[in-house]
Amino acid sequence: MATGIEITGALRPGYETILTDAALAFVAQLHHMYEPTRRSLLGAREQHQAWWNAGHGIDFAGEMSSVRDDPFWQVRPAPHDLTDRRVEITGPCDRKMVINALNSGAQCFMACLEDASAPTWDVMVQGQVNLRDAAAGTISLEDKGKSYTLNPKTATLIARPRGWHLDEAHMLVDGERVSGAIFDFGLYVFHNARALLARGSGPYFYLPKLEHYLEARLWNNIFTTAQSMLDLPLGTIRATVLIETLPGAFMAEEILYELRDHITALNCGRWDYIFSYIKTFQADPDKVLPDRAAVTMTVPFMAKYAAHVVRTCHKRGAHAMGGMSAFIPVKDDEAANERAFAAVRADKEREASLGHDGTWVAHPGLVGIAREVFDRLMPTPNQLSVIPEGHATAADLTTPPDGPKTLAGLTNNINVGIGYIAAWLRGQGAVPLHNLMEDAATAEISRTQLWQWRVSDVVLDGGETVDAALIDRVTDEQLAVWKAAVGDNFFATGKYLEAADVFRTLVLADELAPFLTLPAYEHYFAG
Ligand SMILES: CC(=O)SCCNC(=O)CCNC(=O)[C@H](O)C(C)(C)COP(=O)(O)OP(=O)(O)OC[C@H]1O[C@@H](n2cnc3c(N)ncnc32)[C@H](O)[C@@H]1OP(=O)(O)O
Ligand SMILES: O=CC(=O)O
Repeated sequence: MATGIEITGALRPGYETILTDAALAFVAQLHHMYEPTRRSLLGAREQHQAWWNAGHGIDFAGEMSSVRDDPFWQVRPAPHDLTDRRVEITGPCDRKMVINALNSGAQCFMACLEDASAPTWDVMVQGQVNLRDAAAGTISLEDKGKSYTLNPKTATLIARPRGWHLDEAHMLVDGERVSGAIFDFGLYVFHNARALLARGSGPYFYLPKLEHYLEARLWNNIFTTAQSMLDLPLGTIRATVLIETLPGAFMAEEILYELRDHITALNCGRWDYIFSYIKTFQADPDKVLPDRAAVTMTVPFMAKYAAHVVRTCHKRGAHAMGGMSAFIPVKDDEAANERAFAAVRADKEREASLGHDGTWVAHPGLVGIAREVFDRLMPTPNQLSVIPEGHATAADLTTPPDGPKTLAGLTNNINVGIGYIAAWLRGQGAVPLHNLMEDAATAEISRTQLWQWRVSDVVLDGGETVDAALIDRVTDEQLAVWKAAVGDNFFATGKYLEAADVFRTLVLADELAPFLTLPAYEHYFAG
């Protein structure tokens, strides 16, 4: 191993094929070049939040108006296997799910090392092993008497590395942790770029949680450096950026501009977007959102966001991907399953009609529904020529909707928050809860919403004031609900008490933690 590089995580069989000296040196080089910029951009996030907390509004960046007003620039056209992306399935990098997703019939598979994965060392490195075998086209598995191999035609592979905020605690360079994003990106591109190109595809990425065009510039510089180190032509790496933060929505066009040699699309990451809205307006009692279930894609500020993303993308020749309905197939209840399918179908019809070029599904059982909708409403490979009317204004993107604030909503936030964080602490980053897909982004909505309701002294529709006593009481009740649901034995080993502690601490904290995964990672996974 090169001087200065240290791996503190366990080295299990197969990990040595990913954590090679050359791959680690590649990651370390990116770390040396770009870690100071990452740190400074994370510092800038804190400054921006302090500015909004002081009562200043959020708006489009004045210094970038020339980029937005210049009608001539376009992004580089998409490669052939990212031209028609009508259905994309997402999922964690678990070996079986990677094979199932690639075989699902979707055009693309977003393999998630981020919010659908709990970032334990083993999940992250085993995920790289699985993705390396997927990129090579050789991945297979024997599981519970069933053989899993790839079909002749598979989905295009796109990897989602962690966001800028997370470290990888188990790789140190000169005693300093590397960024989770650089670790995930660096290992994936180093091991797979050539294999993917040889199979007619390429190294493709989904980039999460960007808050500023300078964060996009950082990714662009990393791509340029990686291509030059790997002797790949400019534009080989292709990115889709999730517009899933409120600040990111205000900079969508600048993000496209910064990444114009590498970007092919933006995506509406609705769940993180709601979380980011709450976080941005954490100190504004006039921007308190109603129950999580009432913040749908049809409320005005969400509808405007989706139209803004489609308009911005198509103006610049980029695809505009839709997002994830949280409904998943319901086993053993035909009527509930039909309702879930109808909700997904309606969501996809809204997206296709708005001008999106494709969409996300969370489960192979939903690929057919999404494809039927897009085949019907989008007969061409994409609809880049559809440009929704009207610019979004700052007011369009920030005016909160009316809606109920209920004890049932508060209770659901606590129940789901505990259930999700318990699964995350057990190493699972996406789970079905009450027939909905839950991942880190949806859990973030639950805990930030309660924090904001508490500090804003929200009075619920039934007359209860949201305070620490109410949150404590309902947390205890929901622990009992979980105990009854999973049984004493699993309750004792399944991390429910630890999850309730994480959730309660975050909701009752004086200051809003920027991400629940930061303290939880330090406490449970970093050692
Ligand atoms: C806000 C955001 O960031 S959204 C994007 C991030 N979130 C995600 O990617 C969530 C993706 N979805 C999932 O992880 C899963 O569908 C879950 C956790 C919600 C439900 O998973 P399960 O309980 O295993 O579902 P279920 O039992 O119905 O699975 C049936 C089969 O489909 C497979 N499957 C389910 N979801 C997926 C998926 N997304 N990709 C590939 N295969 C899948 C299962 O592995 C299982 O395979 P098998 O029959 O060979 O054993
Ligand atoms: O990452 C996607 C989201 O909806 O959040």
